[in-house]
Amino acid sequence: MRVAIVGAGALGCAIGATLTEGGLETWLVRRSTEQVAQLQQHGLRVDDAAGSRIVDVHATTQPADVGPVDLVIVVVKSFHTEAAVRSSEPLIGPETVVVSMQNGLGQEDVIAGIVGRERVLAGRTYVGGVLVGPGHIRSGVAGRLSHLGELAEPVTPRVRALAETLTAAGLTTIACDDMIATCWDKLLVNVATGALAGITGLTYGQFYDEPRMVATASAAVAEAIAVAQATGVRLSMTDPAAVLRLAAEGLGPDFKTSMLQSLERGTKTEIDAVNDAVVRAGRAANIPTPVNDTLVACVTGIERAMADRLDREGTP
Ligand SMILES: NC(=O)C1=CN([C@@H]2O[C@H](COP(=O)(O)OP(=O)(O)OC[C@H]3O[C@@H](n4cnc5c(N)ncnc54)[C@H](OP(=O)(O)O)[C@@H]3O)[C@@H](O)[C@H]2O)C=CC1
Ligand SMILES: CC(C)(CO)C(=O)C(=O)O
Repeated sequence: MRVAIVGAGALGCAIGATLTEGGLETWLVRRSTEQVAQLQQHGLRVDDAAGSRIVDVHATTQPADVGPVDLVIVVVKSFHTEAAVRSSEPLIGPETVVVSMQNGLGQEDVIAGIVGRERVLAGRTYVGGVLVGPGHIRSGVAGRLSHLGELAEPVTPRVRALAETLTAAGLTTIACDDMIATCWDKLLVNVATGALAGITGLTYGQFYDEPRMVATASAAVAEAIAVAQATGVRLSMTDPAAVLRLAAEGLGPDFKTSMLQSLERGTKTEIDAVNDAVVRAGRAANIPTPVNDTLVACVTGIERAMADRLDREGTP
């Protein structure tokens, strides 16, 4: 099977290295010529529980160099989805399936609007990746699950076959009947730790060690659970403590959430697709979400301060 990972950042490299080592022809696609040259010349350094090694990956800035693949995995930040999928047109052939493994809600609709609904599957992953430096990641794939399913129907043969292939290659993937519930389950995990860790700058170890963090995270998750339940989503977890346990499972004390990684780099976050998605859905269902509203305000404020600093001083 030929796979293209659109968005070869922290998560894309973690998934890409796994599938490459698992024997699938896997292409890492991103825009930065410097980063791609680094990967082409030196390979991808992967640190994980098994140690540190170089994985000889295929990387390009040019989807046309790759041509049509069997599977496109979209792992750009949510606000880059539309541009990234539009520029991925050369990767799409008659049989290509496109799946988002991004966090947040709404990416599948954006992708379907570009490539057609029939090609799109929903995916979510609990795998973690952290960028250590150019061409260098810390990967948390082992022991973490990914999920795959049709947008609005139970498991089909194509979903089952893809999940089996990815699992055989080392990305343990479950074929799911109800991806709306699965996407909300993952949203709960991001609501728990993403924004709060981003605002405070805390690693996972520090975060879970602070009772006030855990209490605030639980309150944010409880709101999201209430919103999901009011809109008929069949969540697999309805206890915030279970969500916090799942969010921490398999990720070490120095793990940094992707939202924290964005803020540390001085770049925009996915607050709009994560906590603000809960706020919007809450508003529509008449469920108050004051904790999530406050988290959105804080992260938006930090982003505003970074943008103004960039205008004024040239650095975020
Ligand atoms: N990191 C993690 O542990 C996890 C992340 N996620 C989700 O995965 C997604 C990606 O997160 P993460 O990997 O952390 O983010 P990163 O910022 O590390 O990676 C995103 C990559 O997308 C690339 N990109 C942006 N625009 C385009 C484009 N038009 N075409 C191709 N590539 C593009 C960027 O590279 P360039 O600028 O060179 O194009 C960048 O390297 C997010 O939705 C996140 O929420 C989900 C689970 C875990
Ligand atoms: C839950 C977690 C931390 C890893 O899967 C994540 O999704 C993120 O950092 O955005």
